[in-house]
Amino acid sequence: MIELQHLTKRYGGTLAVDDLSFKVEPGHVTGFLGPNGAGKSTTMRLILGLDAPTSGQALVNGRRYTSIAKPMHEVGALLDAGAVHGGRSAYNHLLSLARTNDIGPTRVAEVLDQVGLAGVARKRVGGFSLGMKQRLGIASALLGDPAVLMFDEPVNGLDPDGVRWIRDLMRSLAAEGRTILLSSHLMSEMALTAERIIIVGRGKLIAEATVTELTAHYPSLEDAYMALTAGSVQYGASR
Ligand SMILES: Nc1ncnc2c1ncn2[C@@H]1O[C@H](COP(=O)(O)OP(=O)(O)OP(=O)(O)O)[C@@H](O)[C@H]1O
Repeated sequence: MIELQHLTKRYGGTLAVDDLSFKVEPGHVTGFLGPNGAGKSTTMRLILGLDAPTSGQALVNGRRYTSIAKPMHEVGALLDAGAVHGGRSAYNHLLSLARTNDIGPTRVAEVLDQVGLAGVARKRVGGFSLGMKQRLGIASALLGDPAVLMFDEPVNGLDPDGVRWIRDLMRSLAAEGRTILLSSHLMSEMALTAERIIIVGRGKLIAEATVTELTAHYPSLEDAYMALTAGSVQYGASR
């Protein structure tokens, strides 16, 4: 489970995350939606301890990320698929991550197989397409077999086959009882993948509801999103 308690992050004059409180429960996919600059990536970075909150806190299974002894075994994340060393093979990239987390090479082979990269495991990551890098990022997130997983726009760059694969993977990981927080701008895809939705705008919580609840009041998830975020779309403005 992920729990945010009055989480706030200010960068100079920009309030990227503004007093955000919500829980992400296990057992279903929770979609994390919001216009560009709404604070989704910053929230995920704060949950992962990659940045420190200005105030409030983010807890993973009741603890701050920085106090978890073996973080890869509790929470996995794909934030930026491009953030890999291009000169390494997919296998070596994962193996080096595994070694620093007491994970054996058998698990590396398993996750490569799970994400469909077993056939290119020895190829340099620098030659990978964006979709292949997304798959590698997902493999990294899965490496420690964590109960909590976060994915920031994992569908980016994937072909239709890959999009469906992500949908099935997210749903099966949730069905195993894991906590899944998934951000995406593709509303039709989100409607097929997620059961619960959290919408943020300008760093604040706008809505927290099930897809069923949202689509009972609006013709589609996209319509619900458009109506709820009208007024929250802004590009680079200080606030
Ligand atoms: N390191 C940083 N320094 C300064 N400002 C930042 C930093 N990181 C994020 N911001 C600002 O915080 C706000 C929230 O950005 P964030 O990337 O979290 O939004 P997002 O919802 O993930 O957007 P997108 O959908 O475009 O990925 C933006 O105004 C952004 O410019």
